[in-house]
Amino acid sequence: MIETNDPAIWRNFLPWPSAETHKHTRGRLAVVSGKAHQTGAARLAAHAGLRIGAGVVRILCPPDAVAVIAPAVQAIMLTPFSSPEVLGREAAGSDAIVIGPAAGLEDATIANIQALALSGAVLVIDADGLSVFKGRTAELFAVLDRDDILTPHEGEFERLFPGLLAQGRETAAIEAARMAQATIVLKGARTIIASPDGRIRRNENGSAWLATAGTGDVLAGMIGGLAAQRMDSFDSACAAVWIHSDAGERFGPGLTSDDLSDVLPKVLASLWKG
Ligand SMILES: NC(=O)C1=CN([C@@H]2O[C@H](COP(=O)(O)OP(=O)(O)OC[C@H]3O[C@@H](n4cnc5c(N)ncnc54)[C@H](OP(=O)(O)O)[C@@H]3O)[C@@H](O)[C@H]2O)[C@@H](O)CC1
Ligand SMILES: Nc1ncnc2c1ncn2[C@@H]1O[C@H](COP(=O)(O)OP(=O)(O)O)[C@@H](O)[C@H]1O
Repeated sequence: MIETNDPAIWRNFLPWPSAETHKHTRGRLAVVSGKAHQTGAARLAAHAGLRIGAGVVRILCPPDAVAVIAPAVQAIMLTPFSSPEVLGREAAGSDAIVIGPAAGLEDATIANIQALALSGAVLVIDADGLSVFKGRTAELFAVLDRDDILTPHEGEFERLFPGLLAQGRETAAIEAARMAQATIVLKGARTIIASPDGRIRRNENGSAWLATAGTGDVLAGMIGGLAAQRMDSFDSACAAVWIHSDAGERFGPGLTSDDLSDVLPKVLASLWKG
């Protein structure tokens, strides 16, 4: 049975720091950047992951992207990688990893995801990280664990699961989660979140102000940031989707994806206090 994605369901599971917490115990998030001219999406995701509470956030990028990203980040760390093997090594120790935003539709993206899957971290796969598996979903499903999270919009969903949306968004999301054996976040005005164990929630606080480039990248970073703090993957996805919508609605007219993370403190404070 589908539930409304109400904060009452997951609010008590939101991760908050305590006196014993330090940045590494709070949670380590890695975000994989695209090429030098495609780094904005990773920066949006990384900033959102930091804002939602991951203690340490690192962008892993192709070597020639370092000079582009370094002047554009402060609290976010930066590590270059030159091959999937190096990426896998550098990502070891991460609690969660976001890959896909502006990653590129080349085989290298598939090799990078395969390398990251060996890390044991929760994978949040979005955008190109999904589209690149069009016609090759068996290769994607082969590397997924049950705590991994896929975040397709309908276009990306159709590329991975052709024809399934004809059954309706809810049935399609449940079936996709069963096939992938991972959490599916089917984005839209009313985002559906489906778990491989059959749980399904519909988000009802959607904000049309979110219909602007890069908001999906922010959402992927938020989900990764909560998962890095060891919140259950399905609850991380549900909480991030609701918080993302609330942030969009609070900002309102004129919202761009760059603004969203700066609204998060207000939304988080409302969930923390009362
Ligand atoms: N700051 C940055 O650097 C940003 C970088 N970004 C990065 O740029 C790259 C390319 O991004 P993109 O937008 O061209 O790819 P994508 O979304 O697959 O659209 C392709 C086609 O899919 C469809 N389609 C799209 N949405 C749909 C929907 N909701 N529901 C249904 N269909 C939908 C639509 O097809 P149409 O309807 O036009 O036939 C559309 O023309 C990618 O790597 C991304 O991560 C972006 O994240 C933005 C911020
Ligand atoms: N009309 C709308 N109403 C509510 N939410 C929307 C609407 N349009 C887009 N969104 C939300 O905005 C985000 C867009 O993500 P996505 O399509 O991946 O964009 P991008 O690839 O540019 O980051 C999703 O979280 C989606 O649910």
